[in-house]
Amino acid sequence: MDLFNTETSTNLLPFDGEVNYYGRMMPPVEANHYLQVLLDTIAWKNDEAVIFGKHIITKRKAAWYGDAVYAYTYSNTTKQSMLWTKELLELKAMVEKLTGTTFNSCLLNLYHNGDEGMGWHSDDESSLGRNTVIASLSLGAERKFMLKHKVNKRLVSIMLANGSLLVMQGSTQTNWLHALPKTKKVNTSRVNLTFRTIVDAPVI
Ligand SMILES: O=C(O)CCC(=O)C(=O)O
Ligand SMILES: [Fe+2]
Repeated sequence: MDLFNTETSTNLLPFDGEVNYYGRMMPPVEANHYLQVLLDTIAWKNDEAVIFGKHIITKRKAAWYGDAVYAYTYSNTTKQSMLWTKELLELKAMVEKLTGTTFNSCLLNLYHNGDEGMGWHSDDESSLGRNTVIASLSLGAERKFMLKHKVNKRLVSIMLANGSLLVMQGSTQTNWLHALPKTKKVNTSRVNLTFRTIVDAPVI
């Protein structure tokens, strides 16, 4: 699966959800270009979370952009979105064309190297609604992405190539967790963009 713009992909999950890997949606030179522009232009900030009552500041950086200045709560903290940049609008248009879905916001994560990752979670905040579609575009270092069934603990993993697109939909967030494990093998940066549709976030 390494075809620019193929419209076909198969479900990676054996049951209880739908995760499609589209492979690379642009050539590596273009992905590298977007990576560099996003590193330079996005208002990256260390992410904050409250986990078991403890306030945590992540090494990973994050930023949230959208159609409006939304207030959005995840990991027990409330964040404010910024308005789309030119490049984010270009990437959103490509992702919307491939998936046939529209999105009103995007959460970006910057992992400087393999020491940074994301723990097991599901993107099941009420502001995303049920059976939401999340389109995840990867730029830069190739990293492993894992899914784990909440009940029977079945594991699924896939390497996310530079410039590739992964789409999670259906009951995936209800039944599966996902994570980006840390790794000693990677010492370069990866930016991940998760395009989402939020349904009830207040506009500030
Ligand atoms: O970096 C990734 O591929 C995963 C990001 C993710 O799960 C999230 O932003 O909710
Ligand atoms: Fe996630």
